[in-house]
Amino acid sequence: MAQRLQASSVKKFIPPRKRDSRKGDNGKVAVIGGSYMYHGAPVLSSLAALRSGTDLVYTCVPKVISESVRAISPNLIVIPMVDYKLTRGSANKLLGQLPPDLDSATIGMGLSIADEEGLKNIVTSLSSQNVMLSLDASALVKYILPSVSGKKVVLTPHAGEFKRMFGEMPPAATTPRVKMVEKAAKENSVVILLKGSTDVITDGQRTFLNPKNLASMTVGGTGDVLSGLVAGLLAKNHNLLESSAAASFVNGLAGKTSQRKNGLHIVATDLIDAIPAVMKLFDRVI
Ligand SMILES: NC(=O)C1=CN([C@@H]2O[C@H](COP(=O)(O)OP(=O)(O)OC[C@H]3O[C@@H](n4cnc5c(N)ncnc54)[C@H](OP(=O)(O)O)[C@@H]3O)[C@@H](O)[C@H]2O)[C@@H](O)CC1
Ligand SMILES: Nc1ncnc2c1ncn2[C@@H]1O[C@H](COP(=O)(O)OP(=O)(O)O)[C@@H](O)[C@H]1O
Ligand SMILES: [Mg+2]
Repeated sequence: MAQRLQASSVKKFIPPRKRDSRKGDNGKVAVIGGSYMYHGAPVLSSLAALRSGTDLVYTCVPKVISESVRAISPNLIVIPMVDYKLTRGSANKLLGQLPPDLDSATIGMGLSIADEEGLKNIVTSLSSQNVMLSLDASALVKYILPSVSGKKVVLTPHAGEFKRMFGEMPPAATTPRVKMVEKAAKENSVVILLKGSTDVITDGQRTFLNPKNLASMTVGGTGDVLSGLVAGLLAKNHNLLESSAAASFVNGLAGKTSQRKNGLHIVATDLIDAIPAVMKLFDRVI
C-alpha cells in the first residue's frame, strides 16, 4: 500500500552530521550533464546537491560550456569533458579524471549522448566502484536498463521519459499509476521516482507518494534541482528509496516556499535558494 510522505519519516531518512567530520565526510558528488544547448541543467543539479549539505560537488560538462559554467559560481568544481557530446572517448577520459572516492553521481541532465557505449561505460564503471547513481533526462533510455538492473541506481523520469524507457505512459489515476511504476521498478530491480504533480517513489515493494499541488513547478529546471537533491542525499544515506523520497519531499517544500513568495512565476533557482530553510528543519549534529 503506497504511503503518503510525512516530515516525520523524512527526518529519519536524512542522517545526522558528525561534529568532528572533515571535508568530504559529508558527501562527494559528481554531476555529469550539460551540452551546448543546456548549460543550466547540470548547474542546477550541482547547486542543489551542495545546498543539500554535500561537501564537494564535481560538475562534469562538455568543454564548450565549461568556462560559462565556471563563471556562474565559485562553489562549483568544473571538470571539462572533451567533445561536444558524450562519446566513448569523453566517457573514458572523464572516468580517469573523477576523484576516486565519490559517494554518488547524477547523470543525464541537459546531456547530449553521441555514443550509447559512453553512457554504459560511465554507469557500469561508477556502479562497480560502489558509487550510488541517479539517472535523469537524457540518461533515461531503454538501452541503459541492463546496465542498471540490480545496481544501486535511482531513475527519475517524468511521464514522458517513463514512456520512452518502459513503453507505456503512466495513467493519471493514482492506483494504476502506482501499479505501473511498481511493476517497472520490480522488473528492473531499480528505484523509480516518477515525477509529476504527485511524485511516486518506489523500489517495487515499498512505495511513497508525495502530493505537492504546486502548479508553478512545471517551470524548466525543477527536475534538475531534484536530481541534485537525490545525489546529495544518496551521498549520505545509501538507502536508494529513502534518499529519493527525502529528495522529492525537500524539492516539494522548496517549491512550496517559492510559490508562496512568487506565485506561478517561480524559476528553478528559487528552489535552490529555498533549500537551506527547508532542510534546516531536518538538521541534526551528533
Ligand atoms: N536550464 C536548462 O538547462 C534546462 C535543461 N533541461 C534539459 O532539457 C532536456 C530536455 O528536457 P525535457 O524534459 O523537456 O525533455 P523533452 O525531450 O522535452 O521531453 C521528452 C519527451 O517527454 C514528453 N514530456 C515531457 N514532460 C512530460 C510530462 N510531464 N508528461 C508527459 N510527457 C512529457 C515530451 O513531450 P512533448 O513536450 O514533446 O509533448 C517529449 O516527448 C533535458 O536534458 C533536461 O535536463 C530542462 O531540465 C529544463 C531546464
Ligand atoms: N503540476 C505539478 N505540480 C507539482 N510538481 C510538479 C508538477 N509538474 C512537475 N512537477 C515537479 O517538477 C519537476 C519536473 O521535473 P522535469 O520534468 O524533469 O523538469 P526539468 O527537466 O525541466 O527540470 C519534478 O520535480 C516534478 O515533481
Ligand atoms: Mg527533467
